[in-house]
Amino acid sequence: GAVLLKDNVAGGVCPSKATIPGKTVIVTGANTGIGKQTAFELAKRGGNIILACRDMEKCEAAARAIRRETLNHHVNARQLDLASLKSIREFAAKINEEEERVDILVNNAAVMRCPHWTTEDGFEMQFGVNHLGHFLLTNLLLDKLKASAPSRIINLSSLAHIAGHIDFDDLNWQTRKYDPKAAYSQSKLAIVLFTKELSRRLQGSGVTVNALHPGVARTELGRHTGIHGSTFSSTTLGPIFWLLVKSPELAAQPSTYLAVAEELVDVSGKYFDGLKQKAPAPEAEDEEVAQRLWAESARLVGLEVSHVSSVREQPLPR
Ligand SMILES: NC(=O)c1ccc[n+]([C@@H]2O[C@H](COP(=O)([O-])OP(=O)(O)OC[C@H]3O[C@@H](n4cnc5c(N)ncnc54)[C@H](O)[C@@H]3O)[C@@H](O)[C@H]2O)c1
Repeated sequence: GAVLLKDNVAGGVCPSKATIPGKTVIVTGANTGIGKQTAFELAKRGGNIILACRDMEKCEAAARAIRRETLNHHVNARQLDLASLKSIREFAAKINEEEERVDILVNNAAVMRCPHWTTEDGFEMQFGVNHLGHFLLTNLLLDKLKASAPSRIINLSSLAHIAGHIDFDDLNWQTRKYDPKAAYSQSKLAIVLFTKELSRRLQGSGVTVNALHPGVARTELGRHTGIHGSTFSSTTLGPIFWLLVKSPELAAQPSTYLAVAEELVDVSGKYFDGLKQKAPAPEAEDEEVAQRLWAESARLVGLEVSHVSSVREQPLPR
């Protein structure tokens, strides 16, 4: 464990100095943690940044802080609750109407190991927010991303995906005994599979999509677990834990790298561990699982996606 964690902080700083003037960036869950730091890094590089968050007060406060520190005034807050298909549709409709372009979409928001909660539409919370929410959001913004090509999508997964399994019989934990840890892993595995399948569908479009484990970082992600909070860190690993986990600043470097690096312009469908490309877990490479998950996800969020360039909306399944 300690060896893994030591490797974790050795991750390093984004090696690319590329700037992104005039490019429009959306970062979900950008009011705290890695998302906020990613928005900050991309604002420093001259982007037009949209912070997409659930809580508008926190979102506005983060946008103000980033504007003040970077002197980039093109940093704005917008409402997006990924636990609501309605909110996702409203957010995407506004972006499609009001923004000329979307060059970089960072699907960063997540909830980890929460109690057995469900989203507004009845999906298990972690699968619903982490995977299905971003699945729908991305699909609704695809035409804009394509029109802005070359453009990029960055999906925040996690090393935890290796413990995941896609249970097609019970994606939403309706019959199994709820296991918050396994549900998080399933959602993070789903994100890698989504990345692979989307990349396949986007071939030749100039839009790339990659998945990423940012490293283990000191953020609010462990709010439901006690891992990053007092219980675990003070009793089990104590100060060592805090030395070996990344600061949010360091953990935002891989997202920044995937968003801006010129050498990655044609790299798509890959899994990164920090700044390095790695092989994900075997189940994440299974094309049949990826295609089946795509079809199931599309059905659950009410999208019929027969072909990448024709996204039709359908009434929600019962
Ligand atoms: N921190 C780590 O050690 C670690 C490790 C591996 C992967 N990750 C991934 O990195 C990403 C960022 O996590 P973080 O560590 O900064 O955690 P964080 O909890 O600080 O940030 C997550 C953000 O997502 C937002 N969010 C949650 N539910 C939402 C919803 N329904 N609608 C909109 N936004 C919502 C939260 O409000 C928060 O701003 C996540 O995808 C996480 O899974 C983090």
